[in-house]
Amino acid sequence: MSESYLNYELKVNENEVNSLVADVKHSISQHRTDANFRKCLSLIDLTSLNANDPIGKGAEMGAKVSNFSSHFPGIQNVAAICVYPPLVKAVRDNLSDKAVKIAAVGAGFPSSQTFIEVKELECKRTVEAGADEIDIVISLGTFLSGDHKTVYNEIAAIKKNIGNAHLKVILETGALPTYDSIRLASLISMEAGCDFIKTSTGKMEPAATLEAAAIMCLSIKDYYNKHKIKIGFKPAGGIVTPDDALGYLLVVERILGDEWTNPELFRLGASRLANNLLSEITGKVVNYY
Ligand SMILES: O=C[C@H](O)COP(=O)(O)O
Repeated sequence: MSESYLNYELKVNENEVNSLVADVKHSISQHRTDANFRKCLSLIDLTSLNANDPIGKGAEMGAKVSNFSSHFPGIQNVAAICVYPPLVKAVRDNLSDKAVKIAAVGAGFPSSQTFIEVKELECKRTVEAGADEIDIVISLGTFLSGDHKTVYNEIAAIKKNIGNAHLKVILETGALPTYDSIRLASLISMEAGCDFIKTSTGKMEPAATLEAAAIMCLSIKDYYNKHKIKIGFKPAGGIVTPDDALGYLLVVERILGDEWTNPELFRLGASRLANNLLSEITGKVVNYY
């Protein structure tokens, strides 16, 4: 295992994080613009991760995303659809907008409590079914017990196993007890070769927070300064209102800059946000997604 992630400052400057978050919260109201709401919509991973989602839900999501531009001309569509693995094929079969990616959760989502062989097989099969991106959760119990090597090795093995598909690694920051542990999990995930780091599964409280976002973005910045490789950021879980979305947009803009605020490098994982943004943009109540 490469131990190169240890060559970073591992201690988080808590005052820096807390004051940045306080400042962002204070300034959200000044950024409630049509352009920002449209940008947030275009960054969404439109998500449905219910245990009772039928295959037909995947078909419905694919069709709705494909028909979006005829209902909302001039508005940029969401970035991706995110579902459980069995729905991927139905999304693929019904998605005609090729600019929209298909993401699926994998590797024993949301607990990650299964064997590495099972995780690898699930991710591989999901890519074969048509997924462009796989969202996995770190082995939380393993991480918290201090076995960072196994966490790193699992991420590296899964990345190797999914070919050209992008790998998003969920830290489940609500289960991580300190700012420093969020930073360490971020650095391990990036050093292991992931393409994005993601805050939360949406299945645990607390889900995404602006503090976790700031710590993760500062870690992405440090990783970039070291390797000149841009890793993406995806807050997810509990992002519901346009103001919630703006908070994350502002954190990314302030720490990583405008060059990160595009779908290649920034996503908002959300099951309930899209209609609220569409309502702001159109000025009427929208119940499309
Ligand atoms: O990965 C995305 C999350 O599961 C979405 O969480 P949410 O349902 O709270 O928006």
